[in-house]
Amino acid sequence: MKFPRRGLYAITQPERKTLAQILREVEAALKGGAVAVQYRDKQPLDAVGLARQLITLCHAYRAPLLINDSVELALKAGADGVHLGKDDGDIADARQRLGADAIIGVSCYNDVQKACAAAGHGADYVAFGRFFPSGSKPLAAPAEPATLTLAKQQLKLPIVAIGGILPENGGQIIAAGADLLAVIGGIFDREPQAAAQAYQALFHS
Ligand SMILES: Cc1ncc(COP(=O)(O)OP(=O)(O)O)c(N)n1
Ligand SMILES: Cc1ncsc1CCOP(=O)(O)O
Ligand SMILES: [Mg+2]
Repeated sequence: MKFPRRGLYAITQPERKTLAQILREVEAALKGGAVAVQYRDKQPLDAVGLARQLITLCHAYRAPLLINDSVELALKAGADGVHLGKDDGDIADARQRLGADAIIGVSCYNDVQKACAAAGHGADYVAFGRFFPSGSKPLAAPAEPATLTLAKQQLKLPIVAIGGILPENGGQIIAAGADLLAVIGGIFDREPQAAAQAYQALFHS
């Protein structure tokens, strides 16, 4: 499955939730229009089991399911791809292990040069952020909207923005150059279907 060119990219918030609750919330986000999902879980109990259920669910909505941090888990679960940050291994190794069709996303923080290098090494999307203070990752370093504008001028890949993005502030991030908004709290701290619809509306206004 290909990574979408535009739209809402939902990232799971599994902390203190049952499996059924996680699946219910992710399905609500998909119903609301999320076009891609990332399974991000820093304290997994049954990561392979949950990842496999998320894949089945996402595919029913024609959305790809990516795994955060772990090529190993992406392989075991049969996910559509992986998201790699600065501590999560290199693109060439992920590509070699996951294959030509896998989606590989790369965190570039506030660094367009890093994004150009990632594109050269075969990344399928690049991600910048955080753009606003994030309750989900309070220590994430700040990034500037101007970085999105520069990246948009220099790169053909989908540009993802992350960090504290809400329906109320997402419009300015799209206007700056983001193709996709990656979101945890703005979806899962709210009613996920209505929240996802509110983000989707930003892409059509
Ligand atoms: C779409 C997207 N963008 C950025 C990140 C952050 O990745 P990373 O810097 O590796 O931080 P953790 O998510 O692993 O805490 C992401 N996960 N997804
Ligand atoms: C994983 C990550 N990387 C930078 S900010 C962030 C968390 C995004 O979550 P939220 O949408 O709740 O701010
Ligand atoms: Mg990571």
